[in-house]
Amino acid sequence: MKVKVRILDVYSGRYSVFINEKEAMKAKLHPDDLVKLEAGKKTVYGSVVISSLVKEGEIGISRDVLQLHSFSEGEVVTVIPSGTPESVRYIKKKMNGGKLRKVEIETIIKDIVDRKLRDIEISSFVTSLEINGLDMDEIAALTIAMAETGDMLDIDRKPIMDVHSIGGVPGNKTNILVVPIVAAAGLTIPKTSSRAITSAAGTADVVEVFADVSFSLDEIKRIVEKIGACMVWGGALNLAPADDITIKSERALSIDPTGLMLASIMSKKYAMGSQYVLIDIPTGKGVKVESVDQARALARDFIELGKRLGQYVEVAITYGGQPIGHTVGPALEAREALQALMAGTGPGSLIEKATGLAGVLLEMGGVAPAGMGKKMAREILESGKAYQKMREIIEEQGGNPDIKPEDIPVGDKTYTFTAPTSGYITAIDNKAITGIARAAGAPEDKGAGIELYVKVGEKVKEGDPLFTIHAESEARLDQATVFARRTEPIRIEGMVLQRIGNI
Ligand SMILES: O=P(O)(O)OC[C@H]1O[C@H](OP(=O)(O)O)[C@H](O)[C@@H]1O
Ligand SMILES: Nc1ncnc2[nH]cnc12
Repeated sequence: MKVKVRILDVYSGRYSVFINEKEAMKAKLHPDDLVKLEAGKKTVYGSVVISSLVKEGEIGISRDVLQLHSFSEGEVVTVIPSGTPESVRYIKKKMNGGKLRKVEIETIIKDIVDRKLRDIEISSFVTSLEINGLDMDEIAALTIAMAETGDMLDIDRKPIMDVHSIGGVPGNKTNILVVPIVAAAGLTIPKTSSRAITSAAGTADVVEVFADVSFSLDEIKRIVEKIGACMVWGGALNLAPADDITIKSERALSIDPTGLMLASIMSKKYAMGSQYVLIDIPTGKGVKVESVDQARALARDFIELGKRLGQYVEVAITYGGQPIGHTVGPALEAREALQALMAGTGPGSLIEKATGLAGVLLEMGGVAPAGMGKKMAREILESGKAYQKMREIIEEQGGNPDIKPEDIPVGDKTYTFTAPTSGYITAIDNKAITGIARAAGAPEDKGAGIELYVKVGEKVKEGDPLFTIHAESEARLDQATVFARRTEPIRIEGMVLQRIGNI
């Protein structure tokens, strides 16, 4: 059928096209059917929404579609019902535990990028990877397919360094210190981050508190060629675009299947032209990798994948047994990171990890002698040079370089939990801390999160404050408080863990 385009001010987070009920009945189209729109050389896929927002003879195009394709009001398009894409068969093959061939992986990724696969099928693909995994041939094919379906960045500087955490540990604002330290030493580090996947704040969510994180490739090239660094959201770019589409399903399910994580991280690094990549694998209870043996196996996979892509990869296995620093949630973490950069010091868990990772990069990039990287990183941090570089990054990314930690607003609805008994802190439950911060509204509500007053091993007296929940609304605060009561995120020796009666 031929219809006229009507641009709709609708943003649904999906690739939707709106069709009037009568028109849909005539064309035998049903809600969520996949259709192909053809106009000249343009071919776009979308899922049907039946709506009275459009009249017969019209098709409504949402803002989601307009972000990637241009349509003008009144333009005539042909709407063709589209059958089940071939790639669905390959997804089922993976569901049944089969090994995917390179061409099958390429078809799945192309269909994801072309929006031929809808959220429901993409979630099934992600779930099948969580359950059945991928071997190294499949991971390499997935990585290259993800990179080659998008743009590539070509920065006129060498060497290009990069750092990426597999995430999972609450409060991981570490790379916000690592990037300016490394750039202050004269190395080039165009850092892309994802938003939160399983945590309450991804690095992109935190940086966005004091600067823009969405830029075009040309803008990134200009920023990086000028100051040697950036800290941007990978999803705003057309770099490995399938990545950010699959991340949506991962976030909804709070899972990060290992093979997809490897491909997702490394496809972005490949597309950014990074030559020396440091991967941080936080390891400990309640994070993505719980044991050092598992971390070593994952490290070998990252290194092998790097070799296949022509990149030199090193891996740092880091302590992830409890939150990093004292804050969790975008605005609270932004405050803590900025404070540490300004003061050149801060919580041990943050400073040790940041200078340790930066030190490895300084050695990999050849600006620090072997074994001296961490010392050099600490000197750069303490001298204020990292803070100066951070100011440049904030300014180039459209933020206020003079911003102070106390200028950053945090959620003003608060509730503080106190120690029910005296004793030593024996454990802090990462998953519970993340769950509370997410229940409080993080990462979408920037001011939501947790301020932690204690770390494992510290001694508390009955009634001492343990942590404060921050939220931007009373409803969210209540949700988070209920969640915190149920999960008891902080354990103190001698504490009664559960009381069970009347069984
Ligand atoms: O912790 P979760 O949300 O699972 O993983 C996502 C986080 O991990 C990575 O960290 P970085 O950008 O290397 O600092 C991602 O980019 C993102 O910030
Ligand atoms: N970009 C990314 N994609 C998938 N998993 C990740 N874990 C950390 N960063 C990630």
